[in-house]
Amino acid sequence: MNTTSALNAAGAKPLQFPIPANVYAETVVSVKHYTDRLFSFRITRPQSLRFRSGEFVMIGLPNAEKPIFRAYSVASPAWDDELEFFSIKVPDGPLTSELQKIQVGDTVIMRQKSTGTLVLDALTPAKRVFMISTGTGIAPFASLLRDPDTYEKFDQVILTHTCRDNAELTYGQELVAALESDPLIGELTGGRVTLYNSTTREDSARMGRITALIGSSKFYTDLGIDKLNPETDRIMICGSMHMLKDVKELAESLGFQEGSLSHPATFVVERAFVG
Ligand SMILES: Cc1cc2nc3c(=O)[nH]c(=O)nc-3n(C[C@H](O)[C@H](O)[C@H](O)COP(=O)(O)OP(=O)(O)OC[C@H]3O[C@@H](n4cnc5c(N)ncnc54)[C@H](O)[C@@H]3O)c2cc1C
Repeated sequence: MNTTSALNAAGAKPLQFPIPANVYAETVVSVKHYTDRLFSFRITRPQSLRFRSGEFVMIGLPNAEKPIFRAYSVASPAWDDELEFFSIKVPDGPLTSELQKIQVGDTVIMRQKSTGTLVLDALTPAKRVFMISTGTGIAPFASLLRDPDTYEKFDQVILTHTCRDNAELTYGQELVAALESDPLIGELTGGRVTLYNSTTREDSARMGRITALIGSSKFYTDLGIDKLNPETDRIMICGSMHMLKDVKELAESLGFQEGSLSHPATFVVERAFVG
């Protein structure tokens, strides 16, 4: 059985815990902190891991006999050699109170199965896809935005990201800004991706919940686009329960139908966290 070293609570003495069976042990390659609530990190990718862009995996730390695992959307695309994650820091969170301290060279453990509903195969093809996110709910879209299949299936991608503060929008802004210079998918994405940001607490150029912005039609006038229409559009939703409920109701009122792998349709939903 493999073992790995982890720091004890005081961060002093390395402790040895066995890596549970059927779990990948991967190495942290980079860590970037955005705010006191958000950070991203990349780890090595197990050679045998196969996943669809937009899916989530269960990750944990080798810091206990029975480690805690939590669901995490993979933020990198399915073709990437590494795995990227975009994470919350919950001060007393069983996982993230420790996960937020990881450094390059540390070990992150991961269950071997991926799953999730935010996958291209659960949608029928269309002209535009709207990816609606709040907070860390942007993570599965960070994966899909870098997947060539997204651009095979849709002509235009409109990503909305709403957070409390401006600084929390940085991850998504950097992601979209980097798309066009990406050597692998830059040519595909040129002029086809629109980012629409708003904040709910801090003053910014655009404030408000996405449902309010769509409901008042400000969303459409800001972007100069036609209204959501199930004939031409698909919707993918990931965020807080409150946001999911509101956007789902809005989508259904416009005639969109929830899709799945067995019955692809016109919208898909996944929560970004429980609670
Ligand atoms: C399908 C799915 C995918 C997920 N993907 C991600 C992801 O990509 N990135 C990520 O950071 N988390 C993600 N989560 C949440 C994640 O599983 C954990 O809840 C989170 O890492 C906190 O773990 P914890 O043990 O520290 O605290 P927990 O005990 O899990 O959570 C404590 C409380 O913190 C709040 N909280 C938890 N996660 C978040 C969050 N992401 N944003 C805002 N508030 C939160 C909730 O109020 C929760 O009750 C996902 C959850 C699900 C169900």
